[in-house]
Amino acid sequence: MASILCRISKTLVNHRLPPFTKGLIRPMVTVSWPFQSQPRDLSLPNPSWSKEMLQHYELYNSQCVGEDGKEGSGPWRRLPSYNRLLKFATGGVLLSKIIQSEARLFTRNIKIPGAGFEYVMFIKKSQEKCVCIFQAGHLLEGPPGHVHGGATAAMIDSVNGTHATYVCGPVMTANLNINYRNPIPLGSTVVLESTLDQREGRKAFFSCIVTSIDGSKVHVESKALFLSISMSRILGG
Ligand SMILES: CCCCCCCCCCCCCCCC(=O)SCCNC(=O)CCNC(=O)[C@H](O)C(C)(C)COP(=O)(O)OP(=O)(O)OC[C@H]1O[C@@H](n2cnc3c(N)ncnc32)[C@H](O)[C@@H]1OP(=O)(O)O
Repeated sequence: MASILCRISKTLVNHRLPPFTKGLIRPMVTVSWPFQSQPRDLSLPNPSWSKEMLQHYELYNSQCVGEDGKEGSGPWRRLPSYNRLLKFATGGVLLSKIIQSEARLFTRNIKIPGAGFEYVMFIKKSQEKCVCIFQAGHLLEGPPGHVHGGATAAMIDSVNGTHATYVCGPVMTANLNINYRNPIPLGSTVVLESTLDQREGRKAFFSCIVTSIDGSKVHVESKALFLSISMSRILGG
């Protein structure tokens, strides 16, 4: 019995324990239990979020509530975000082949809170703007003490891509052109603002500006082209 408990303890030591082990095992480390029946919305505040991140989250979140006091009737809408995008975006019905795979959304696959990409997106109901509040963790280092340009590019592509998907349906990035103006310090919180500039048939042109949280410094400016494609094309490879 003791050896079985010892083996279970070793297996579970990296996870929050399930209720049935209560009182049996004392874990050395406590992090989240990996088996979840519900998808976890990773765009909600967690203890790693800085004061600035929380304040800015509250600023937009409060505008999701309308004058009638109802959630969802304000001018902005918070976009939930999961690490298994396709499963939860479709309610887990359509994409059974992909759901079985190990695939995870790139910007949501660092599990330690605060170590990688912490972000939340809000879209304006009128659809011309999408805003992302992004706190860059220590695992995103490029130049010493600053964020890797590829990590910033991934966030820009994600914000423009989410905005484009919301406006146009399924899309692929065809072109992304980035000007890096000022490095982003690791651990800082920045704001990405995506704007729909133009639509022309299957083409949608977006721009993005990345600024410090108070708007005083421009870190990055970019332009992107997205092309509408059919879902069968994405799934067919
Ligand atoms: C999916 C839903 C799930 C729901 C979930 C919701 C949440 C959503 C969160 C997403 C968050 C992550 C978002 C990441 C988004 C990526 O990172 S996507 C990955 C990176 N992109 C790729 O891998 C794309 C690879 N390229 C391709 O697959 C194909 O080249 C494309 C882009 C689909 C275009 O191919 P095509 O459809 O055959 O288009 P094509 O006929 O070649 O060209 C059409 C027109 O576009 C022009 N064009 C094509 N490419 C270019 C270019 N590079 N530059 C300029 N013009 C171009 C052509 O000249 C042509 O112009 P016209 O002659 O009509 O005037």
